[in-house]
Amino acid sequence: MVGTKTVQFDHPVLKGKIKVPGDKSISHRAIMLGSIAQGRTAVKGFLDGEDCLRTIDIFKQLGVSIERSGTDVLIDSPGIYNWKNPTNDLYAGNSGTTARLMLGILSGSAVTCRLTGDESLSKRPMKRVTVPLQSMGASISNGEGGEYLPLSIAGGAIKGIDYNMPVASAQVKSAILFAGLNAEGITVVKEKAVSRDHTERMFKQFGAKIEQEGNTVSITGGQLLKGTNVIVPGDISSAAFFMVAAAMVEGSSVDFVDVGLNPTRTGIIEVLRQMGAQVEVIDQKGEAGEPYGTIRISHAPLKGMEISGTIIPTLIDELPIIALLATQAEGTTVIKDAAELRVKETDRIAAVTNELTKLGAQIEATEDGMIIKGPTPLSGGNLESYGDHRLGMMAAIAALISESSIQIDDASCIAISYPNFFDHLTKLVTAGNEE
Ligand SMILES: O=C(O)C1=C[C@@H](OP(=O)(O)O)[C@@H](O)[C@H](O)C1
Ligand SMILES: C=C(OP(=O)(O)O)C(=O)O
Repeated sequence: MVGTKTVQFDHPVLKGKIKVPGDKSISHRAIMLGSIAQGRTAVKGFLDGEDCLRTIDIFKQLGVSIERSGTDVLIDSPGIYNWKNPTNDLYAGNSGTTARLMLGILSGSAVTCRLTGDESLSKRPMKRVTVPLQSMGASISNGEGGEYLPLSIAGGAIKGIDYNMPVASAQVKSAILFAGLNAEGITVVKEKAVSRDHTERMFKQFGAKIEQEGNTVSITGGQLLKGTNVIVPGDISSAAFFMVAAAMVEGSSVDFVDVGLNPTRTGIIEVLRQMGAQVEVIDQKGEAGEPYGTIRISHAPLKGMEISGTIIPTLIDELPIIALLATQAEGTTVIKDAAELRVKETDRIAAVTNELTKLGAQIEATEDGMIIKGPTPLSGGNLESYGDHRLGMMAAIAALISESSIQIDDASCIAISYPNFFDHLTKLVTAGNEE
């Protein structure tokens, strides 16, 4: 039985500055590329969240030496073609990024193995990656068409592909690019809308040649990578919870230090601006690899808006917390083109609608999004996390504006992406009380 966490505040205000933990997407990729490359890779600012720890465990089983000391990681790899066959299943836990990117990586390796996941991950669609990978010649099967984990992979010779992606997904794009790196010939991937480009940027950091033009990315196979140093900026998807809190709670103003500002991830900042919150970019650096900097978000009256189209992939993981924000905005917020939310750790359209409805929000689920009318006062009550870290954090942030306490059924899942979330929440509220 998982414990219930009660979150309660008395007229809170959020003040001060925080450095949120390392970016989850970039942390996964640093371990993956450091393990594919030959030699030593040093990672700083690694996210020690559960999902990224699963990625480390997997490469250790493949014979890569990985030493972690807090957020510093040292990888010494013999290179992808010298990995060994694991003796046990490779377990991706709750992490969709681990599972899908590993399918691409393993396809072009010389390893034979089986990839498994937890109950939630075992229900998430894998055909979006197994279909293009199989057409590159990859041997991936489970006897049931390759839709779900567990999946068996026999790595070997694969060939390049020219692929038009049916869904906007950085995981699909990255799985194909990772396979393309070790395939014969050229691999071309075309996206409908540009999704996060961390894989492309980090390939370049490891010395690979990769071309990006508009929505098309191409890579020539057979390139050997060499270990390098990687600095992981703060995760804007984690910062988003406190950005929304600062925007919603009267009197609040918070500085987010060294947070990732890659334009394929900053949809949340655009939405906060358009809804009326005060957004100031204090400094910006690191353009070559991953841009990052300090952003100040302060409260101001909020208004509803439509969020749809090409901005969606740039804020896909922020939509649960944006839905909470919309309950406090004047007018209607319409979220569309976000059907992908239905195949995350849980069906986030159904889950967000159920939980915010329990608090008295005026929210309606649509096939590909949500319609929210505001502003509405929110009561307290018992909320479910569905084992989904983003739902758990949304529930905790709701407690900042709810009339009474909120009980979260299972808040431990928050450690998937933000292990010290409650410490940071307490820190910002305490700084607000002291002013
Ligand atoms: O590539 C990545 O690191 C991610 C891509 C997104 O998933 P999709 O590719 O399924 O959109 C996102 O939701 C996930 O949290 C991380
Ligand atoms: C969807 C997410 O991650 P993943 O797909 O890696 O499980 C997330 O972190 O919100």
